[in-house]
Amino acid sequence: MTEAKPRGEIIVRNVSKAYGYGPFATPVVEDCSFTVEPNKFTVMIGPSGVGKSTLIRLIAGFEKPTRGEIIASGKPVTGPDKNRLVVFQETALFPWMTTAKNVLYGPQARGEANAATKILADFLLDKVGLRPFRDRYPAQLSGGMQRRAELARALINNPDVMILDEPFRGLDAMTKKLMLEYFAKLCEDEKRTNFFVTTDIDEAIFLADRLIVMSARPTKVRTVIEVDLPRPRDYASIFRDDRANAIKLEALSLLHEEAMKAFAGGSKAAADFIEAYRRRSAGVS
Ligand SMILES: Nc1ncnc2c1ncn2[C@@H]1O[C@H](COP(=O)(O)OP(=O)(O)OP(=O)(O)O)[C@@H](O)[C@H]1O
Repeated sequence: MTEAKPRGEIIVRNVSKAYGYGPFATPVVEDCSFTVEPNKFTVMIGPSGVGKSTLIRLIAGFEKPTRGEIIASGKPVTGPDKNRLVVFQETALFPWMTTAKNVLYGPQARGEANAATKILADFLLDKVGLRPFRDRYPAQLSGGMQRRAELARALINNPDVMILDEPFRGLDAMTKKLMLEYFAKLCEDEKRTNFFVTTDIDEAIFLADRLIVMSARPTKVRTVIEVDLPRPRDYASIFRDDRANAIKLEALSLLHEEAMKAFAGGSKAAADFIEAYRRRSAGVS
């Protein structure tokens, strides 16, 4: 009897990644282990520049770890796969293709486009509110519309896991709030495994079932917090809840420590500044 594969589960086991060789090697990820549980929304949060996008590239199979292994849906990751799709912070829509053609790109490139995928593309365009814009080009769409088109372009491939690297970074505050509410609703309907990376704590808590807080570079897991808040969630009122505030406080205090370490980055002057700052905040003269 064959064992059922845990569709969408990702196991990152003792993974390290360094760039460069020998004495010039820069460790970015070090002995990092965590699990992305199937059908849950996992958010990774950490200070800027610690190595979150590096971990995404490793999980997506664009790069190989220096040490350790990554298992996705029961199989070792050896390269990119349509079951692990990444939506990046920068738009990756092809500017010369219409919205509908962009959405159909995956099936088309694999030679799988047919009448059924065209119907699915229109269904997804409807779902992300872009049906009236199906024949427009990316430059004719707003930033929020472009992100929705990218979501549809990923979803048409029905991936086991959606990997999202700060997909709403750079959007204005109002569009970001609307996108977050829209995306949360989409995910509640879909029940898929999502792995989402951000530096924004409010966004993280609003979306997450589990929050993975990362350390300074070379990064590893600092802690995992279960975000056991009821759904559906309301972005405007989520922090009226005591539990949401307790999670935010816990995560922020760890992130603050890690950001300070990342900021010091080996510099004696920066480390002295941080120590003085810490003593002043703690009321030590
Ligand atoms: N191909 C590469 N070669 C050398 N160094 C790299 C390479 N890719 C990333 N780095 C370095 O690894 C570190 C981590 O980068 P990474 O983009 O993974 O961080 P991040 O946490 O995603 O940052 P941000 O939140 O700002 O996007 C950075 O110092 C970066 O300069």
